Amino acid sequence: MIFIDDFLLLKKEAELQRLWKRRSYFQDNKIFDEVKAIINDIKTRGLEAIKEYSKKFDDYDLSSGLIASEEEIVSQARLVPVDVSNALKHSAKRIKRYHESIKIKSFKYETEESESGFKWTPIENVGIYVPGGLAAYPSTILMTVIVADVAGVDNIYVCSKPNRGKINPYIASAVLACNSKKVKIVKLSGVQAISSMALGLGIKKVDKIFGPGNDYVSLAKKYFFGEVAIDMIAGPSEILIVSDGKTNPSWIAWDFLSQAEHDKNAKTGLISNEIGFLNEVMEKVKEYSLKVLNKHIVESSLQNSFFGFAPTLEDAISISNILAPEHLEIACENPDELFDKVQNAGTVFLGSLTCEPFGDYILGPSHVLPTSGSARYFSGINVYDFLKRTNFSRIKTKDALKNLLDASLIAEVEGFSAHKKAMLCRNE
Ligand SMILES: NC(=O)c1ccc[n+]([C@@H]2O[C@H](COP(=O)([O-])OP(=O)(O)OC[C@H]3O[C@@H](n4cnc5c(N)ncnc54)[C@H](O)[C@@H]3O)[C@@H](O)[C@H]2O)c1
Ligand SMILES: N[C@H](CO)Cc1c[nH]c[nH+]1
Ligand SMILES: [Zn+2]
Repeated sequence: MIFIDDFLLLKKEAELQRLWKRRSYFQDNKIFDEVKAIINDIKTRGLEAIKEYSKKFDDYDLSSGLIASEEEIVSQARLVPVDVSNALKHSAKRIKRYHESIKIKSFKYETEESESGFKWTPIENVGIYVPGGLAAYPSTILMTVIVADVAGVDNIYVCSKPNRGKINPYIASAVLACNSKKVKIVKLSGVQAISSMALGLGIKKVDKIFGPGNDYVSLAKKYFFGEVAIDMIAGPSEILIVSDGKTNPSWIAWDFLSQAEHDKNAKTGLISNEIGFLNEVMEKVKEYSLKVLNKHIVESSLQNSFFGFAPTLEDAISISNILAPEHLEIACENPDELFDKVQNAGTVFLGSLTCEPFGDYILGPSHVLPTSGSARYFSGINVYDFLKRTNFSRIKTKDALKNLLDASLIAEVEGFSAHKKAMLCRNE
């Protein structure tokens, strides 16, 4: 944990990226080479290679099939305590209502000569990666499958790591809570899972791959981008908290640790205009870090954490805009004015009551969010990401068409005589 009371230092982008030990996914690194080697082998040897990698990394030899049967889903879900399955249903209901309330509007624009616009249609086949390495993520099932289902996707393949050949009971229960007829659970994890979805090995080839994952998963998605679409790079979790020092320091310490416990590469930071508060939270984080279940993860990830002083809360937000964190908590008495100044963040939690974990599970918007600074250009997933726009146009009359014929001059300078003729012949 690093304490920074030198504001000028905190303002330096390079210093911030170094503090969070963020790497560019686009530089050639060792893991990407490993990922490419696995993918090349899968491209050459197909399902046989997938089977071998699945055995090697996830101890599953595909003997009970690649896709979980209805019976398996139901029987595994029965192992889940009723209060947990009810909690999953409660979250599912809220997530569904939120996404159903997003209005998807087609668009039409008219001029004297023509009308044009676009309509939205669902992507037909999507693949969703649900992490299963360090933790099982039933909440990620809710935060992706429900959104795809509301958008009207035809086939939703969900890749999830099996345990001794069986799907995780909580994953099964979450799938049932989504109440979607379109889902199939594929018992694959890591690079094998992404390759199977992108190449159509053992399942239909998907059009777009969604979901978070570790570096292997994110780099495999990056590899296939272009052959299929991807949602974003959603890697190790991040939280930046901006506080005016008026929230209970214990609350903030737990929020801080909530993301630190995800992964040893998780990134955490607190910026405040109150030095005393920064110190108090830091002490609490140290104390509580010994109490969390995943102590060994937190111990590593806290090395990527910082406590920084900014003279004003506006300064704190400008630093947040440089970092573009996955999650930003504005734990302040008046968060709205500061929120107006937020430019780059995956999602923002406003006010002291609204801690990040409520967003992970139950508030409504998806928790699949851009990390590693990619919130500068990516957004968290929602129904729009499962749809695509198709443009349309119509020329109203032959008379109207006459006003558009100067376009043939552009075709001429581009050297396209057929383009020119196609337009002109309609006026003959
Ligand atoms: N940004 C978001 O929206 C969001 C949401 C949820 C989780 N997360 C993040 O997702 C990540 C999940 O990571 P995870 O590791 O728990 O699960 P994961 O499912 O992403 O990765 C586990 C798989 O990686 C593969 N793998 C592991 N080591 C390998 C190696 N040496 N070579 C080849 N393949 C290997 C294995 O197949 C393994 O099953 C965490 O960092 C968490 O913070 C992010
Ligand atoms: N905070 C994670 C995204 O970074 C999402 C999650 C799921 N379960 C718990 N947390
Ligand atoms: Zn979380």
